[in-house]
Amino acid sequence: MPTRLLIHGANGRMGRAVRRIAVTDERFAIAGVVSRSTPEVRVIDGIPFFAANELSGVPEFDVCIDFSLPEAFDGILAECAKRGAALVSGTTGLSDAQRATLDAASAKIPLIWASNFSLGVALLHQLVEVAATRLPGWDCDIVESHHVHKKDAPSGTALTLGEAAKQGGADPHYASLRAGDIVGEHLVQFSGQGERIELIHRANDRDIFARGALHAAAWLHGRPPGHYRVADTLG
Ligand SMILES: NC(=O)C1=CN([C@@H]2O[C@H](COP(=O)(O)OP(=O)(O)OC[C@H]3O[C@@H](n4cnc5c(N)ncnc54)[C@H](OP(=O)(O)O)[C@@H]3O)[C@@H](O)[C@H]2O)C=CC1
Ligand SMILES: O=C(O)C1=N[C@H](C(=O)O)C[C@H](O)C1
Repeated sequence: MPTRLLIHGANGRMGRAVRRIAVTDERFAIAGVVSRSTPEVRVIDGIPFFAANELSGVPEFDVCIDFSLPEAFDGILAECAKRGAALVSGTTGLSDAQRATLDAASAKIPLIWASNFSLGVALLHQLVEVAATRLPGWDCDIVESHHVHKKDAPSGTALTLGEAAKQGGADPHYASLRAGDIVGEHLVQFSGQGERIELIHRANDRDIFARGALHAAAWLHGRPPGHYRVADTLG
């Protein structure tokens, strides 16, 4: 049986990418999609559309993929917890209180929250921690560049890379650029006396995040409650 999927934030840049890929992926059947606003036609290509205030009317689903905004996050987390459905969320800019609620929900449902679902950034975390560990006393700066529509800064990925740097003993500083249609770039720079290391990831296409989230959703379906990480899904 395919995994019944709910897509939350479905009309956004990421939501549209997830929808486009999921409709041709045999692992999934799209149970419905949710956005802040809905189109006049409520069923498109057999997929029912719901507004954010209609969550209780959404059909049964196994896993929700959420790429929305912090103000939409509490509602979808509560709905998943109420129904015992799994949650894959890539929404960034969450508050500490929201992160704590997410942790608490993992006692009831399986969930994965990640600031970045790309394979390359999963590896970059490890490289950053190694560099920070091996380069004590070097300056660590994280520069992130994104499209002009991005609301949160520093990006979720920059903050997560910063956590990896802190694990290695560095004290990272952050800078953010918002320009044009940049999908997402993260530079982690270690500067010593007379030398510098630059670790950089460039996302050219949002599909890398969408595919990563769909992989996480397929992996998460049927797991016991818990707060899993992207690394767990990679074997
Ligand atoms: N973890 C990862 O790998 C990645 C994470 N992201 C993150 O994903 C999030 C979404 O990014 P992006 O798609 O570019 O953003 P968009 O602004 O394009 O999309 C946001 C979506 O959220 C919906 N939304 C807004 N408010 C509500 C609400 N109150 N209830 C329900 N839905 C709501 C919007 O609906 P409507 O269209 O009706 O306004 C829209 O569909 C951001 O936090 C971004 O940082 C982005 C890329 C990769
Ligand atoms: O908003 C975006 O676009 C992105 N957001 C994520 C973040 O905040 O790190 C991931 C990616 O860089 C794209």
